[in-house]
Amino acid sequence: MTTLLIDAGNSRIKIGWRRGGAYAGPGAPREPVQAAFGHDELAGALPQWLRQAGLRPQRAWGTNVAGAAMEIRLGELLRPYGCRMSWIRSTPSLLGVANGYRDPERLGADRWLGLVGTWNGWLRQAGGQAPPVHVLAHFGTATTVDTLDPAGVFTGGLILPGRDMMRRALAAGTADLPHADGRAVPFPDNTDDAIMSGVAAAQAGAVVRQWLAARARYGQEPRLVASGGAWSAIADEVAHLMQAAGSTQHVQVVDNPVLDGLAFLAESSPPSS
Ligand SMILES: Nc1ncnc2c1ncn2[C@@H]1O[C@H](COP(=O)(O)OP(=O)(O)O)[C@@H](O)[C@H]1O
Ligand SMILES: CC(C)(COP(=O)(O)O)[C@@H](O)C(=O)NCCC(=O)O
Ligand SMILES: [K+]
Repeated sequence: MTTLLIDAGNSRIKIGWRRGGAYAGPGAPREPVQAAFGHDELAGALPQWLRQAGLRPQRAWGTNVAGAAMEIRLGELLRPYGCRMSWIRSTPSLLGVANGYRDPERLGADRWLGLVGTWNGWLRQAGGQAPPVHVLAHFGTATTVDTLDPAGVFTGGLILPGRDMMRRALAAGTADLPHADGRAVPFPDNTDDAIMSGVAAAQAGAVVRQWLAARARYGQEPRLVASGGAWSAIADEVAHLMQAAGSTQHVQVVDNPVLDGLAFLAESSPPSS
């Protein structure tokens, strides 16, 4: 039996899957690849991809932060397979993670399952070591930077416009700024580089701010985990700032912690549920 895992974000729908029985690979119990579809191409591209991949999903678990209509659309696209769908919302606790949000159900479900995936993925690979503090940065449509304490409690996080949204906002909100296509450099000497450097600095600065705050609060060097479609464009800037902040580690890049969280959830649920 094929179980689909769906991370419906504001730019793209990311899809992973697991097959029946135990998956013996490292980390999360899912196949280690994902597909990604833009909202506009979904209706044509998803059925085509399922056909080509030879997948006939009978079960699906998903998070959705792209509006209620997206759940209806995906439900209709998967109905021909007789696929039963569960949309996961944020809760006060799940698979060892506790939700410290004032109103736990208001936390974006993608952020929540990303924390669940990161925590359980770490436990599975840690071989009995004490858990570190995790700072989880997701670079999607929006950027989020969330902290998980050594007991698995989500203690809060940032939301800021993502890289492309920041760049678009400058073009839309001014008379003379273009939709920039420059490079992030230390001392930009032209408009396009000035914008891209400013945006990269804001993105990386948010990450390092949370990493420093978590280090001060817990007295240990947090493990920084990064994901999301816009990550590669910000990676160098984050690496530079982390080094300047005294970090001795490499950023841990994770393909999709949300799909990982959904995979752990599917694994832990009885087949009939
Ligand atoms: N092929 C692509 N299609 C769309 N966005 C892409 C692509 N490659 C990189 N990106 C970047 O990734 C961001 C979307 O990342 P993603 O993690 O899918 O976001 P979300 O979860 O919000 O849908 C876009 O804002 C863009 O900056
Ligand atoms: C912050 C988000 C917009 C991120 O979505 P994304 O950029 O991944 O599409 C999403 O998690 C969301 O709508 N959250 C609800 C509010 C909150 O988490 O507090
Ligand atoms: K997302």
